[in-house]
Amino acid sequence: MKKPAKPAPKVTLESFVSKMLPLLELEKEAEIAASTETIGMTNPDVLQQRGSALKGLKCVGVEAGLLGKSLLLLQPNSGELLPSHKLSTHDVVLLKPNKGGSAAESLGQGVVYRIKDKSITVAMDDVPDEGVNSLLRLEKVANEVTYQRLKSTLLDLGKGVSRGPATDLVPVLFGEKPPSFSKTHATYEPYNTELDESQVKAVKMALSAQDVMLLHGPPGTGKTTAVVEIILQEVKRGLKVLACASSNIAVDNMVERLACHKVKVVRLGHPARLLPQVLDCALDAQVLKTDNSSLAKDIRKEISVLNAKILKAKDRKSRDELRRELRQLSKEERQRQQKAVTDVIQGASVVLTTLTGAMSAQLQKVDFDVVVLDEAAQALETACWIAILKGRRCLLAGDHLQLAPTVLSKEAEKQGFGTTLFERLAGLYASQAMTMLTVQYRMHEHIMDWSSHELYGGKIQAHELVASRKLFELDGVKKTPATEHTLVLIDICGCDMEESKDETESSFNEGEARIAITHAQKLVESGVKAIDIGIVTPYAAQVNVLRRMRNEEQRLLEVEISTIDGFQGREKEAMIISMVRSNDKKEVGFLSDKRRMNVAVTRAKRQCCVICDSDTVGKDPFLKRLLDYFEKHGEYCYGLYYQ
Ligand SMILES: Nc1ncnc2c1ncn2[C@@H]1O[C@H](COP(=O)(O)OP(=O)(O)OP(=O)(O)O)[C@@H](O)[C@H]1O
Repeated sequence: MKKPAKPAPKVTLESFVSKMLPLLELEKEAEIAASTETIGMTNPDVLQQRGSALKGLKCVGVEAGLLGKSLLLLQPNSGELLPSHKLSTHDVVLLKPNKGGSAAESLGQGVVYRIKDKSITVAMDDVPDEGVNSLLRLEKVANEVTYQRLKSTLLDLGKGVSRGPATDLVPVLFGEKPPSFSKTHATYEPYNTELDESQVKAVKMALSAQDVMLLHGPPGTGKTTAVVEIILQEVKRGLKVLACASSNIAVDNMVERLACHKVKVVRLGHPARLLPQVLDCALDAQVLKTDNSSLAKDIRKEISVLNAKILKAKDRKSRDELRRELRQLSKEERQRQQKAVTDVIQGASVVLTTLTGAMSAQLQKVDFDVVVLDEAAQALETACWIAILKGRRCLLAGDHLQLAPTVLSKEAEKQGFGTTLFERLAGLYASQAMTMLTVQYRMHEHIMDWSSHELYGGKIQAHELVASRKLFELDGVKKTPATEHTLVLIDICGCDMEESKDETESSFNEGEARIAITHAQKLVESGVKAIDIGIVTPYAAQVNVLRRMRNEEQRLLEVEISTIDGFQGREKEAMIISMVRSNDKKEVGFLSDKRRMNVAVTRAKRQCCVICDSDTVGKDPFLKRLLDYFEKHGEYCYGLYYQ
């Protein structure tokens, strides 16, 4: 078996903190440079070209938002598609009048709630009093709070952790003390009786871990399923759990699966960022139901009455008197609110939030028995510490053989800012504290086998329910040349379809994009639903080309198109991968990153179609093996005749 990770160089707590503090600054600068906070230096047109602003929008509707928020639906005034941009859901944005330079005063701040081709929805606390009826623009802002939180976590860690719940855990995580497991083998009565052997082993190991345990979950192996069982078992033992992930969607995924059990779950976070189905578990929703919260509401009514009285009061003495009363009431209102929040959090068995959310004031004085980090191999190590310092034990679940977190600063990346705690610990403790899930529930075995042998030492097996599922066995799908094969390789070598570069130096390949769209059309004609098809590519410019072509075809509008990085964690019945690179120099760029191709191929459940120039791509030994595998086990088609 290949080594699961490169042996990590010895990292001490001191060396980690002193190395990461300056790298954090570099990353923050890179994010600010990429956003609009270089106010006065960058005009809105340049920002739009860079993808961090959207101009010429009109507000076409306001929906009553979640938990008191307002959702503003914005569309291009032109009625056309949104121009290509780099905004994504959960980004913090400023709403500004369309006219005026970068320094134009904002109408308010919001969070991107939903993005479609022709509209963007922003959640705000209130609809701005003025200006929303004129033309508007949105500007992305760097999330300063995140950096402040990361920095203060590093400083806390640097001060030493002689007190606090994680005192005994920290030395283990820096390799000063080995991880330990209780001798008595954990026995437990499962909530989920369907767990496979490797999942059961992982649950037992987690329950007997005294400090840290790593759960290695290759694609589709039911990592979150095992994590949820572990959380439920810990709660049954009377322990309090903090469960985090770096993305909101992964946190909500855990909330959803826990909510159907009788456990007290509370989800922290901005309501605009939560899935509607988990809103009942949201802190705000639960606080509103408490007695203290209704008392606070009554007090707010009294405050309004007092404010009105102050305005009408004739003499200074009575005004002062009323103000004193007002101060007293405001204090009481605050205390009641805080008490309501504290009560909900104290009463919960499982608190769930994103990693940065774990640093919120609401959790400042709360300790946990266990901290569970899902998607841990996609989180910055610094971010993991935010949560870890709050608990006595930790469980990290992830897969360091899929993509690591994105680091914007090239220099910070080079110096190791993106190395994850999961990867570092896998290097330290693979044989002592890590277990791998080995049954996968997503892919046909031909799709899985390449990944299993190339990255996981051939240890993964496809569950019998999925091992031989074909695309044409789906309801309503006919067996045609397009649907009959599990693996398809469409080769554009010699087809005169060279790659090009856009103004941001991102690569695209119109010829490949046309073939990808043609294959999607053939699938739809054979009865595959557009929503069951995904197209991924490593390059943002190719995403734009593909989306433009897709939008010309009504039947394909629901085909999802994304970068590979943006599709991690997702799955589709049929996936099409456009590799783009086709050049005389045989350059493959970041295609050669094994982890990226691993993610791309393993999104597919029943069919994986790769489109590439075998002459360029095949120069890389790793990619050559991938092409050989597809040729041997799948259908080879020549691009020129693929129409
Ligand atoms: N023991 C099991 N028996 C049957 N189905 C299972 C089992 N474990 C997981 N699954 C199914 O496999 C799918 C993937 O599970 P889950 O979401 O837990 O995986 P994951 O490893 O977290 O996914 P990802 O690869 O996206 O990280 C789900 O549909 C889940 O219901």
